[in-house]
Amino acid sequence: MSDTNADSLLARRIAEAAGKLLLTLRDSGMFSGKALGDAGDQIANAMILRALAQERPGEAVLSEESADCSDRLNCSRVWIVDPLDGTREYSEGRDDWAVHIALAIDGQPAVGAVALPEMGITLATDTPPALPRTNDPVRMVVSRTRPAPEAVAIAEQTGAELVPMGSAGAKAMAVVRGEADIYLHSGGQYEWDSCAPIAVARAAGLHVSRIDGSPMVYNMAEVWLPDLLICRKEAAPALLASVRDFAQGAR
Ligand SMILES: Nc1ncnc2c1ncn2[C@@H]1O[C@H](COP(=O)(O)O)[C@@H](OP(=O)(O)O)[C@H]1O
Ligand SMILES: [Mg+2]
Repeated sequence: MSDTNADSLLARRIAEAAGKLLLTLRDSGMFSGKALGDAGDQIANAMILRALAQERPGEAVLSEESADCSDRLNCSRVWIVDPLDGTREYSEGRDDWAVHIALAIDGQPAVGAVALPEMGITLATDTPPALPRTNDPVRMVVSRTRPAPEAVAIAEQTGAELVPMGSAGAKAMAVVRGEADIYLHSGGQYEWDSCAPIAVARAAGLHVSRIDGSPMVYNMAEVWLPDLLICRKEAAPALLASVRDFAQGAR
């Protein structure tokens, strides 16, 4: 087994365990609304940090729910974690939320696990799924609350169906699982929102990039990584051209 595969299996184990914790917390009925989301963020983060400290002592971690430390910029291996992606949806009792555990190596999204606890599944780079058939009409997943204007325009032009969904991980895994064909986001996100989903999508053989076609690069000083495109490789050139046309039209 390669070292990276051991890291993938660890990412999967931790994402699954954190997902179970989050389900238990919600089922307890102890918290609701924003208090539930806050408790979920904190409890999942604490568990994930302890697990990483135990299994990979001394390695750098960048988490949505922890203070950032610039020491990570000197590290080749950095765990990039979103303990609860789709906090809003989790606190609303919906099923579109996820746990993200990724390992960036030299800025590349090398390892990732995305747990979808309500569905009882975890997708990870140790066993990336085969690509399913495309949908007809084409389905584009977009943020429920902040759909990318580019995605809305492209759907209108091409007759694609827009599928609003919470959580970057849930949307990316919808493409990996064949429930959707395209995930196009713009306007804002951070490294933890996309690192694990991008690692899994890339391992599954999908196209992954920024919406200008440049690569997704992680463990940067500035963790703002505001846009992404995940789709079939053969669909990428036309989608990137449409995004360019949209940007030119907006000028
Ligand atoms: N414009 C924006 N600015 C900052 N973060 C954004 C954003 N749009 C989406 N996100 C983040 O990306 C994740 C998925 O969002 P969405 O469901 O809207 O697609 C959410 O992460 P969290 O739930 O971890 O905060 C959300 O906060
Ligand atoms: Mg997130």
